[in-house]
Amino acid sequence: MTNKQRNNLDIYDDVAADWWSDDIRWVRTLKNLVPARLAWFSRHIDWEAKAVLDLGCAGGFMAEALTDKGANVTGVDPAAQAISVATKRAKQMDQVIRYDIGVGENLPYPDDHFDAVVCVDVLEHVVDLTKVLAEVARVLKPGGLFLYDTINRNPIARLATITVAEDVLGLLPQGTHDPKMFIKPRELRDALAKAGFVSGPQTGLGPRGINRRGDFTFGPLPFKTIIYMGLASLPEFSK
Ligand SMILES: C[S@@+](CC[C@H](N)C(=O)[O-])C[C@H]1O[C@@H](n2cnc3c(N)ncnc32)[C@H](O)[C@@H]1O
Repeated sequence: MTNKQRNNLDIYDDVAADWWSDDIRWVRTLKNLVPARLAWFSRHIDWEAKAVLDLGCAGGFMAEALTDKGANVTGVDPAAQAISVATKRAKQMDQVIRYDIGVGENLPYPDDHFDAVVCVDVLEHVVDLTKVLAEVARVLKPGGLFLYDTINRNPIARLATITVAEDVLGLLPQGTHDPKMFIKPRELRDALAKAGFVSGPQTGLGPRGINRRGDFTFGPLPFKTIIYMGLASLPEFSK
């Protein structure tokens, strides 16, 4: 599958019906990234009974995993078909997850609503990062936590995620990423500070092994050259 216009978000709707089927390798890759992210995020937050927004949730991989950890999860994504599939899946699995269609730049939630916002593999796709971070700060309660991962911007990240993953190995549909939208860790920390956050640790994330199906499994890495994850918090008395 190719994505003729770079960063065209229709690809998520196009594969929505197969999101949970395990038939599409790049969708399985997103699923395989969940345990490593969740393990690292969970070092910094106890999810039990927390109100958590999964921003850019697509078909709900992270939302479901967060629910299994005891969080009260809401998922939001502009891809309507993906949200429809996520909603059906939650019903099938007897999970209480609220899913909404919406964009990060204009979140359909009141101020001070969530304890945490999780945003994985999304920031490098959004049209207006500054607006998204302002919206995340708005919907978080004072002291709330923002947990993210995204892709670094440099020649090695471009080579790994576009030349190798998209063009050579076909691990991602061609055109999934626009390398200009990748974000350097320092830029993200600066943008978070402008939105009122105090940045916490960041760490690398990448392949650590291969499973029986021949897909990559993932874990934290000591370098942030390609994918990195991190967290930031709002001060307790910020609002
Ligand atoms: C690579 S997928 C990641 C999906 C999911 N977070 C996961 O890891 O399984 C990127 C997602 O970001 C969503 N997205 C893109 N732009 C967005 C925006 N401005 N606001 C919210 N979500 C957005 C897309 O619709 C898509 O579902």
